[in-house]
Amino acid sequence: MSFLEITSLAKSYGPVAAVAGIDLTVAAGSRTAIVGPSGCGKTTLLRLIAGFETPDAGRIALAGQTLANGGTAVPAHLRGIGLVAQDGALFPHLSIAGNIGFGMDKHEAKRDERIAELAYIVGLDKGVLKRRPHQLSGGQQQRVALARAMAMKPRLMLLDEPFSALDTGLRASMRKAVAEMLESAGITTILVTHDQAEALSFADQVAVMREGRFSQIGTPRDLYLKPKDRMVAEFLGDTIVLSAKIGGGFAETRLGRIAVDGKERHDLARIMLRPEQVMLAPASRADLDAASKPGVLFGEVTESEFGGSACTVAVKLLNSPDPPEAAAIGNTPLILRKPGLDAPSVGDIVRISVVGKAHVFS
Ligand SMILES: Nc1ncnc2c1ncn2[C@@H]1O[C@H](COP(=O)(O)OP(=O)(O)OP(=O)(O)O)[C@@H](O)[C@H]1O
Repeated sequence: MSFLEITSLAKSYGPVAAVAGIDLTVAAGSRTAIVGPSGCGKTTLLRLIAGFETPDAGRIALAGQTLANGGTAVPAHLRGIGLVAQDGALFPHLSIAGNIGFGMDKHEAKRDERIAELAYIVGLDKGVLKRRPHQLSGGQQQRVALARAMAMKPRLMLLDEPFSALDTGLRASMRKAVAEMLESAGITTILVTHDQAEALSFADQVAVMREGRFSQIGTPRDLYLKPKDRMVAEFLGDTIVLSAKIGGGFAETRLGRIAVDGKERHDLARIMLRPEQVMLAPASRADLDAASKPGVLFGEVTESEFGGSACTVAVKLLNSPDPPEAAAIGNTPLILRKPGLDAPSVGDIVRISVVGKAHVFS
């Protein structure tokens, strides 16, 4: 039996089906990330699990206890579930210490010490404990909300974009610290995020949501390398999608012959590569003119946009792959993201090669 079991869950607001039939199982102590475009129903799903909304249909069970079944539901405060909302939702009239300690027993020994410890874990300076929420930045308020939820020692922690107001460096370190803290406390967690890198690095299980339903659920690696369709693929990172003729474990494409992950297929299909699978090596026009070996592919850089750690590079193919008829399958430039320091410049000639296998969309 899974720790959290959600079956056929549905919730509409008038004509809007915010959650339109969700099935989800979550193992005890694990971390699940839910990603999807704005308005696809992520927050509504968390609010249904937390008990702030009642489902129209479906069932939610936690550790064997039914929390909601159709219209009947256990009240939110009896569920033992922590929800950190997008805006933090702090109590404005309480100090920061009062907010963090809100759910703690007033007479608990070492209460102040515990509040200070939680503040430290989420990276808040002791000096802010006496302040009121409006005297803190958005990012600091999110951290207070996180500490407050941790203080209640929930059975299940629901995090709705808890790092969104933090800047990049702090965001990564907070994510790591929170993941460690939740893991050492053995708290099962569901994180909602817009950030695909955050989802892939934080979670054991990732669910991609679209229009109230899950398009695909799986391990971060499986979803990244074997997405079910183009939408899932593009949501989880940059993609290169190519038309291909599949047969015998290979795809004939305009980048030449590439090994694929579905051996048994023999048809026309679309395949996907991640940009890091396409390697560019410096070359010259002389190399291109001298190239007689089949399968050696050259390109010219037509755009190179500097973006700090990663640059976006557009490459136009200069010669035909092997077999040459595959060249007819599309001629738009390849768009790749390359490390900033050694990204090629406009006009550079490059030799193109593909590493690893391509994924064939089903
Ligand atoms: N209380 C409500 N009343 C009416 N419609 C609502 C309500 N809450 C959500 N919705 C609608 O339900 C849909 C799903 O909203 P939800 O907030 O769950 O999406 P989301 O994926 O969390 O979006 P975002 O990433 O922008 O926060 C949206 O169309 C939204 O407008």
